[in-house]
Amino acid sequence: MSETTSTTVPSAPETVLDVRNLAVSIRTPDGVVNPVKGVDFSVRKGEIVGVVGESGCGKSTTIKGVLNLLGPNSTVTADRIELAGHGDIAGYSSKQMQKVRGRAVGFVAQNPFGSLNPIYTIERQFFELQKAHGTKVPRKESRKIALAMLDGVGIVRPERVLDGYAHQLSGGMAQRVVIALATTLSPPLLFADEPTTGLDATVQAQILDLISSKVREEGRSMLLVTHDLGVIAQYCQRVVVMYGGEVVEEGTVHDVMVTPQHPYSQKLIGSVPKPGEKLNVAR
Ligand SMILES: Nc1ncnc2c1ncn2[C@@H]1O[C@H](COP(=O)(O)OP(=O)(O)OP(=O)(O)O)[C@@H](O)[C@H]1O
Repeated sequence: MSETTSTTVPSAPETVLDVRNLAVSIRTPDGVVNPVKGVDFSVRKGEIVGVVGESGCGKSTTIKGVLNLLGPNSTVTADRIELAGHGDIAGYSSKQMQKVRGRAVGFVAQNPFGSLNPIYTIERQFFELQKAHGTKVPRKESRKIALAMLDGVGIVRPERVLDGYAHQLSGGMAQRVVIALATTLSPPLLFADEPTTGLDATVQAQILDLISSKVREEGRSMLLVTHDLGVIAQYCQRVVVMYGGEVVEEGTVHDVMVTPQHPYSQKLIGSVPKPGEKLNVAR
């Protein structure tokens, strides 16, 4: 009897976001600026992809361009923005994008207070989010969901937070609330744009641990914008290096950190002090 042997080739992880030739132009009183010039990148299922680069290189504009969050003075073009479950969202209207944000892509911005509504209680913000996405839950049920979400982001006595307003929260607490809101509808993909800016070092680590564990535990993916290579090394599997509005290098964190190819990546990685290295500190 002849035996047939079959070799199983592991399939490549599913791509949840694939962006090709994304460009942004913004009209300003001084003329048109082009902060993003034909950017390509992708995010696969279950991975955290870091976006790194110096201040002003176009990191935030890139992710806001994908999410259609730039103001009316901006024009976003792309050959395609392929989002799993939606197809090409490049031509989506702002109304269509409202349905994508929250449900398909959660967004955690730099400043949590800019994401929270100052005149609604935190509880109402959970309720409105669910209502906006057609999840018809009674108020009582919505409160139960909100309590569980706040508990899940490590907020003790979540009832008090739910009945209060954003201005009563510390920066770290507000960012926890934003993370809870951003994950309430279980989006498979999260965008986090420097989510720990302005927080002190201990709280920064707590927030990054929290957000990355939420991504890992639930098999989500995340695009994490940061200027901190330590954060990239600790939390990301792949990294996209941006310079002057363009992606100059993309690869695994290991490859880019160990053998950076582009002169800007080499400079960026070379600027990180190594353990034991003598620092030139002025006295
Ligand atoms: N509305 C705007 N009007 C004019 N210029 C803008 C506007 N938005 C962004 N820019 C410019 O686009 C460039 C990219 O900005 P962006 O905020 O995307 O950079 P970034 O890499 O996220 O920087 P940072 O790390 O400081 O947040 C900058 O030069 C910025 O000044």
